[in-house]
Amino acid sequence: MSTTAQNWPPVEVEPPKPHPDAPSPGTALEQHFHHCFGCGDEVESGLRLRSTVADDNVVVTTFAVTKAHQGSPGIAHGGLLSCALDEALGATAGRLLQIPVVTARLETDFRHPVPVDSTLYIVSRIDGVAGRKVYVSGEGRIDATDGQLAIEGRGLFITVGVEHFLKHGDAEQVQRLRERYASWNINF
Ligand SMILES: CCCCCCCC/C=C\CCCCCCCC(=O)SCCNC(=O)CCNC(=O)[C@H](O)C(C)(C)COP(=O)(O)OP(=O)(O)OC[C@H]1O[C@@H](n2cnc3c(N)ncnc32)[C@H](O)[C@@H]1OP(=O)(O)O
Repeated sequence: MSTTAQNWPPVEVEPPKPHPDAPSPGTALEQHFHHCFGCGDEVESGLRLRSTVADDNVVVTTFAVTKAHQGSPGIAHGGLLSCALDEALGATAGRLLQIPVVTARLETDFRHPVPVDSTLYIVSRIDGVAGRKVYVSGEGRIDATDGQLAIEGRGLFITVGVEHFLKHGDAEQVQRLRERYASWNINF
């Protein structure tokens, strides 16, 4: 079957330059926001994804799939798998480059069902950068990073400044959060 990834990245890109202070291999990434549906521990029904930096500027994100995530009996819902991919790819871009990013485009190929009680391992990498555009891809495998391939995806993430979150989000929460990212020295 032909894949949709033939023209990826779709524009000329430069290789990513991970930030000198980016977390080193072996580092477990903190939740980027405690109320995030993807990674936050304050969200009762959240996915509670966990990400760790691996060698070669790769990030491994795990999603423990439970009955709460079913779309059909015993099988994970595709939308939630895409959500996990969104978080995994976004975390890879944001944390390795140390820039705030938002998803502009996300594409998922579902290759194999993901059963309840399995853990999806999403391995993500930055494929290139073109100005504010960061192209990231990843693949999700069942129960191990070399397990059965279940999903593949690609995302376009756009670098934004704090004004994006202030304009569109909850300014009070943003002000609290920006203190945590003050060392990123973007335009905070
Ligand atoms: C104080 C707070 C700090 C927080 C820091 C946290 C750091 C933690 C680090 C990391 C963890 C991250 C984990 C996140 C995981 C979850 C991520 C999500 O789910 S994000 C929510 C969903 N996404 C949105 O809500 C975006 C909605 N869209 C927008 O707001 C705008 O459309 C935006 C910002 C994406 C672009 O708008 P424009 O006005 O700024 O820029 P324009 O010119 O339109 O686009 C820029 C370039 O991108 C292309 N572009 C934009 N959208 C595109 C698309 N859909 N397809 C293809 N190209 C697109 C355009 O053609 C343009 O390209 P050309 O520069 O001209 O070459």
